[in-house]
Amino acid sequence: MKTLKPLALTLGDPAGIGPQLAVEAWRRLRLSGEGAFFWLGDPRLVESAVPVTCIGSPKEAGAVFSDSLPVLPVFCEADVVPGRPDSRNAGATISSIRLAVEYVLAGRAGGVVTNPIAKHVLAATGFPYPGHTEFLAALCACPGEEIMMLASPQLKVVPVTVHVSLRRALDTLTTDRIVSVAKAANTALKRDFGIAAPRLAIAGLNPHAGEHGMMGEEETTIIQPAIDRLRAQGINCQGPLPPDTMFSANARPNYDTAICMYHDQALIPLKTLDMAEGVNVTLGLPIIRTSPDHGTAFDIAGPVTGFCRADVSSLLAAIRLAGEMSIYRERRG
Ligand SMILES: NC(=O)c1ccc[n+]([C@@H]2O[C@H](COP(=O)([O-])OP(=O)(O)OC[C@H]3O[C@@H](n4cnc5c(N)ncnc54)[C@H](O)[C@@H]3O)[C@@H](O)[C@H]2O)c1
Ligand SMILES: N[C@H](C(=O)O)[C@H](O)COP(=O)(O)O
Repeated sequence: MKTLKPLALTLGDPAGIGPQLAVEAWRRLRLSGEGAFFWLGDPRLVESAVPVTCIGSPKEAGAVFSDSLPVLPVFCEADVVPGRPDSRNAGATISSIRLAVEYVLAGRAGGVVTNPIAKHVLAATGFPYPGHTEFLAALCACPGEEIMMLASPQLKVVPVTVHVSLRRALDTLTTDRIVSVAKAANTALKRDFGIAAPRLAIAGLNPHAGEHGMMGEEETTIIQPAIDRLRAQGINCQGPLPPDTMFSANARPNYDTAICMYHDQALIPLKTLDMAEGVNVTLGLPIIRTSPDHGTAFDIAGPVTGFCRADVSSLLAAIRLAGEMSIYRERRG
C-alpha cells in the first residue's frame, strides 16, 4: 500500500460490522509499514477495545498510527446496538462519507475506503441515493459518470446497469451505455491497475448469448453494435459471450475485465469465487474509492470489545487496493 497521504475509512452503518472491522484492520496494519488510515467514526464505539487518538486533521494520522487508531470524530445520535440498525444514526453515516470525500477532493487524504451501509436505513430518512456509488458521484459533481467495478485476484467485473430492478435494467440497457461503461473501464484499467493494453469481455444478456436470435435479440440489436463501436475506437474487446461459461476457470485468463449487463450477472460470479478478497471500486470519479465486497452483516455484528466473527480480509484488500491505485495515479501524473 504505502500511500503518501492517509486513507479515509468511513463509519458505515454503526450497527453493522464496520466498527469491528475498522479496529481489526488497524490491528493488522499498524506495524506493517503499508501506510496509514484514519476512521471517520464515533470514538465511543471503539475506545474500550483499542487505544484511540482523536485527530482534527488527516495529516495527524500518520504520526499516531502505529500506536493508536486515529479517529476523526463523527458522533452517532442514538445509542448503537450491534445488529439493530437505527435510522437516527443515518446522519452520522452520511456525514462520514461526505467528510471523507471532502478531504480527498481537497488533497488531504489519499482515497476513500467505505465501510458497508444498509441502503434501506438511509432511504428511510429521505436519502435519495441507492448506494455509495451514486452518492459519491454526486459529491464529486459528476453524477452519471460513476462506474461500479468489483475486483479480486481471480476476476474483475463491471455491471453496465447497477442499483435498479432487473426489469428496469433491461429497459435501460443501451448501446451508448455499454460503450461509455466499457470505455471508462478501459481507461481505469490503464490508469488505476497498470494494465497497458486491457482486454475486455462483453457478456451477452440472454441464454447462450441469444442463440442467434432464437432466445433474444439484445445481443444483435444492442450489444454487438456496442462492440463494433468499441473496436472502431481501438478497444480490445470480445463478445457477446455466453454468460454461463465466460466466468469459467478456462475462460477467465482470456480477459482483464468482464463487462456485464446487470448487477447480479457481475456480482454473483465475483462473490462466489472470491468473497474474501473481493473489493468494490468506483471508477469514473476524480477520487479513489474502494470498499469491501460484503454488506453490513447485521447477523454477526457484535460489540467491538467482544469476539469478532467478521472476516476483515475484504476490508484489508480494499485498503491495499486504494493504496495501490493512488500509487499508479501518482506515477501517471
Ligand atoms: N458496500 C456496501 O455498502 C454494501 C455492499 C453489499 C451490501 N450492502 C448492504 O448490506 C446489507 C446486508 O446485505 P446482505 O445481507 O445481502 O449481505 P452481507 O454481505 O451483509 O451478508 C451476507 C452474509 O455474509 C456474511 N458476511 C458478510 N460479511 C462478512 C464478513 N466480513 N465476515 C464474515 N461473514 C460475513 C453475513 O453474516 C451474512 O450471513 C444490505 O442493506 C445491503 O444493501 C452494502
Ligand atoms: N452492489 C454492491 C455490492 O453488492 O457489493 C453494494 O450494494 C454496494 O454498493 P455501493 O458501493 O454503491 O454502496
